[in-house]
Amino acid sequence: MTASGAVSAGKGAITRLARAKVNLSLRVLGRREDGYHELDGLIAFAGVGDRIHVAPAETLSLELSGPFAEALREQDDNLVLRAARRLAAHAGVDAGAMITLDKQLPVAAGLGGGSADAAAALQALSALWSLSPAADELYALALELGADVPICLYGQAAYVSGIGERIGPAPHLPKGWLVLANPGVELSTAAVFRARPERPGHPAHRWDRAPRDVGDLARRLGQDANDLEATARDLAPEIDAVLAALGDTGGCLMARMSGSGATCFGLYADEASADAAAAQLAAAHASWWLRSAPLEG
Ligand SMILES: C[C@](O)(CO)[C@H](O)COP(=O)(O)OP(=O)(O)OC[C@H]1O[C@@H](n2ccc(N)nc2=O)[C@H](O)[C@@H]1O
Ligand SMILES: Nc1ncnc2c1ncn2[C@@H]1O[C@H](COP(=O)(O)OP(=O)(O)OP(=O)(O)O)[C@@H](O)[C@H]1O
Repeated sequence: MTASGAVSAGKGAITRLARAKVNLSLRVLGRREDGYHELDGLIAFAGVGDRIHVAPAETLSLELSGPFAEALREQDDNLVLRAARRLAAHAGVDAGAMITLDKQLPVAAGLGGGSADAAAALQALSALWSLSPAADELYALALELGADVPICLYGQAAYVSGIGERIGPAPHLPKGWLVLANPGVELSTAAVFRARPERPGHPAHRWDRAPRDVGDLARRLGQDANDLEATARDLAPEIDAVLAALGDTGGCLMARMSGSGATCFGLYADEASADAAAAQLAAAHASWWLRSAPLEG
């Protein structure tokens, strides 16, 4: 598997892993005239995600499977189909594809699942249809589909600014493990931004040297925050319990909400601590979605 999540290709079919993005920090600097917000922060990925499979076909179709397929009611609106149609129109091709989406990530959860799916679909279909869009063309298509789609296309840890479209290199991240925890509450990104009192914020810290280990990473992330967390906690008080429970697990170096929530992450030094934490949380909170996964740059 490559860093950006390509898994396999065989007989013309392609499968890609659409990994969860994790906002290690997220600052909101202000609101633009068009209603979008200027953001700044560090994004990384977790080694867990949805799976997109594309195979040759006469027409375009999408089949959903997996634990969160039911949460995606409006099939025609699915970001995967929107990405496919947009790419075909841009390239001027009338090609079809049988797409299957194994929806493993919770929906409207702050993990950018839809954005990751859209980015993976752009990449997989470009290969299936033998298109070679220039990087800047693919980036522009991605941005039309959502503010987080370009970073999912990039697929590596990065500082992200603007409305999410400006991607800058991040220092090398140390090895570490995440526990992702979602209390089963969908939170609309637009609703969180709407409810947040407007106040000017300041950018995330930039580091001149890479963190020397995951403990150092956690300490440095402690200088920043997720500026959407307080509002999301007001809208979904379950987030308080998730953050408290993560913080109480053995070996948790820090706990924070990702994106507009409600998923939170705990950071751990090794796989054994993260697995033990996820098991402890699962025993106490049967209804939560929980995953232990490597932190990936
Ligand atoms: C907040 C983040 O999760 C941080 O990674 C993302 O920027 C959200 O990215 P996304 O889900 O791809 O966002 P979009 O689908 O483009 O926008 C959903 C809604 O969120 C709000 N939105 C989104 C991004 C942004 N920079 N400012 C905003 O105000 C807007 O109301 C927009 O209508
Ligand atoms: N393939 C898809 N996967 C998830 N959501 C999708 C998809 N296609 C369309 N959507 C719609 O997009 C909305 C946002 O879903 P998503 O799971 O990407 O949110 P999120 O994890 O909060 O993302 P972000 O962190 O970027 O705000 C949902 O309301 C959902 O109905």
